[in-house]
Amino acid sequence: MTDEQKKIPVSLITGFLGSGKTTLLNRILRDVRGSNTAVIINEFGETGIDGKFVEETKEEVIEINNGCICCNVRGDLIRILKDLLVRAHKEGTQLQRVVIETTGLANPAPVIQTFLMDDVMRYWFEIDCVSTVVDSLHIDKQLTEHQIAQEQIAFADRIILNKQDLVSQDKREALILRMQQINPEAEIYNVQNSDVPLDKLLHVYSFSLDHTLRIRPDLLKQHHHHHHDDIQAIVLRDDRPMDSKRLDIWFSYLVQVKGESLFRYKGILHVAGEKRRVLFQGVHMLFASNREREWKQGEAKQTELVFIGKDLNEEELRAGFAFCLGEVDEFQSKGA
Ligand SMILES: Nc1nc2c(ncn2[C@@H]2O[C@H](COP(=O)(O)OP(=O)(O)OP(=O)(O)O)[C@@H](O)[C@H]2O)c(=O)[nH]1
Repeated sequence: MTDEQKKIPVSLITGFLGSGKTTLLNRILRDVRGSNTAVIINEFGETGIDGKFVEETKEEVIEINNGCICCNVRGDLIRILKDLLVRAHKEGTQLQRVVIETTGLANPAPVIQTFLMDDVMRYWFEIDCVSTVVDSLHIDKQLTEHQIAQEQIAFADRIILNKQDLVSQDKREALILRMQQINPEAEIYNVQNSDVPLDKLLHVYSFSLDHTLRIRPDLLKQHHHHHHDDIQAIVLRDDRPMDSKRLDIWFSYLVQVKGESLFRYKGILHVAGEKRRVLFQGVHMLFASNREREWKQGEAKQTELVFIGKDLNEEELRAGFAFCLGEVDEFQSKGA
């Protein structure tokens, strides 16, 4: 690297499950179009569903699945970034930016640590901004039940209080105070659909090591591990078409009866008689589905769903899936 060349800026997007990280990533991708940005998405479950929710882009999108970026896949992150550097060098191009979307259960500290402790990473990359997206409707419950939600806010230099449409003005004001209690230094944005002015997030170089070291004085000394509070991810897949009426019955049961324990669920559906892919996703009891693009020629039509939550009843989820495939006529289990 010559003196004139700047380090490659890294934008870290974090925030609890379903808060609006991918929505923000899509905004950034629309903005940086064609500027040689690499996007790294990390998913909790053994699935590539998140990548399917990212809008089609010419930028490079790399998925790190089946593990949490802050635990066992940190090595993958370093390897991917080194590969990107080598490739850009061979092609005579310059990587302009890296955007990393962590899983909703990741602690940002070890990801930050990766860029500070590995010599090659430190030489080539610089953290530009750590943005934490917050689901204004669910954050109180998340903060009470998950230490990780607290950590994500504490490490931010930008807190994006998203989903303002779902809360009252009083609640908005209370949330700002709550955020300031956890992290008095971050800038806070009240938005809907993660619509933050991007000049507040990109090229701002707001990441402060001093701030981070105040929260985690041992950040540069040791490797951190954390547990995911028994949160599990269950992935279901099948090539056969699903019955749309049965899907309606199953989903309304899941949302109304199981919504509390379902932190996040999403997927692509291959529905009988439907030319298009159907995307569905939800956070607890808020659920949405929409018909997306048509299946491409030669593309394998497949349903793939991921459910992330606590105390999930896998047997019952599998029975519901089998019900929609027409294998069984009942899916509800007694009890939990
Ligand atoms: N009502 C409302 N819904 C929103 C808003 N922003 C995002 N959503 C919806 O919230 C859901 C989750 O958004 P994502 O951007 O996928 O969230 P995420 O943080 O990437 O989720 P995971 O990483 O999968 O946990 C989607 O259905 C979005 O359409 C908002 O401001 N208001």
